Amino acid sequence: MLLSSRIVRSSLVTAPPRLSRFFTQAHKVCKEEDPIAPPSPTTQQTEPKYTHFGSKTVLKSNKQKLVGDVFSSVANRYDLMNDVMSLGIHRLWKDHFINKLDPGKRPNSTTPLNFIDVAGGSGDIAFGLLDHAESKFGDTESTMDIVDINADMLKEGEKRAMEQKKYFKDPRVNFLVSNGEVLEEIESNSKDIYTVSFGIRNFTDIQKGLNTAYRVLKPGGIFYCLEFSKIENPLMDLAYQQWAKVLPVMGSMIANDYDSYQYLVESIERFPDQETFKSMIEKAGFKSAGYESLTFGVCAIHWGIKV
Ligand SMILES: COc1cc(O)cc(C/C=C(\C)CC/C=C(\C)CC/C=C(\C)CC/C=C(\C)CC/C=C(\C)CCC=C(C)C)c1O
Ligand SMILES: C[S@@+](CC[C@H](N)C(=O)[O-])C[C@H]1O[C@@H](n2cnc3c(N)ncnc32)[C@H](O)[C@@H]1O
Repeated sequence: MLLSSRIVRSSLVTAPPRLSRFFTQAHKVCKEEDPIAPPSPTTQQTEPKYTHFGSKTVLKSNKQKLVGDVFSSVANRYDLMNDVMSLGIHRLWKDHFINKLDPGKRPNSTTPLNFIDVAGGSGDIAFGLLDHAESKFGDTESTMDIVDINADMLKEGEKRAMEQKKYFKDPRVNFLVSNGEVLEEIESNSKDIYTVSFGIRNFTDIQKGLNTAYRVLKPGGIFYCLEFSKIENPLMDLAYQQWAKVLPVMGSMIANDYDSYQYLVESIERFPDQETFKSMIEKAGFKSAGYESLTFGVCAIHWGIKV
């Protein structure tokens, strides 16, 4: 059983769905005006002021702006680039993520669910969750906050809602520009399901983001994350490393943007492996934490329950 009986109580999750064997493996110091410069030996001791931006060391106070520039730059070609760079596989990952969570108000429940999708700019996950809830459980009442720090990415999500004539100006759906590390507009203990997909890797302070996820969830609520991870098989890892070298070149050719995709590759390298990230989820206070590696560990789904 994937998740605890507490969760079954809140009628959110059923047994994990069937999976294709291929698809799852189930199991600088900077002067203030210079945001990207290597730290000198003397100032390295003041490390908490610094963080990573891809392979660079930057002032923590500057990372948000640098990440913001990356996503403003990629926003209008986001879907195309993802399809090309992942050979369409990101859609399978996202579908699996949603099906495995199996979200929606069950017919025997009278209480709609409150979802929050953090770093959800494109709307992929948020709309997918709501579609699933409606088509599988007839749930047309549950609500969704789509939160992103970047207004350009959120606009892409809203544009998509408008184009598909669904979830646009829908009173159930709220688009909110906010930092996932803080979520100051979101009340504590107010959400049933917290999702974050390919977003948390970009946070300046990942542990702070996890602590905030814990804060906003109700007792019994689920933290559920899709993110790049570590490939466990050395041969596959070698193949992936070759693919990763080509990504910035494709970014340059298709979107005239080498740097953003170089950042993508470097941020993937820096993100903790499956077990380390699971420990961070536990450190935030979540119980029954676990994960499932997808496509040899290229990415992984992690979860945890607030009890
Ligand atoms: C700037 O930051 C970003 C920009 C962006 O467009 C997207 C993201 C976040 C990422 C996604 C939403 C998923 C989409 C994926 C990509 C854009 C590219 C990253 C893809 C990989 C790192 C690997 C892709 C996986 C494959 C091609 C299939 C499996 C491949 C291997 C295991 C290696 C090769 C091995 C064999 C072929 C056997 C973003 O942050
Ligand atoms: C690769 S996109 C993922 C979008 C979507 N969730 C998906 O799966 O396609 C990463 C998103 O994380 C957002 N992001 C980065 N740092 C953030 C933060 N601190 N708080 C909220 N969103 C953030 C970016 O603006 C961007 O929209």
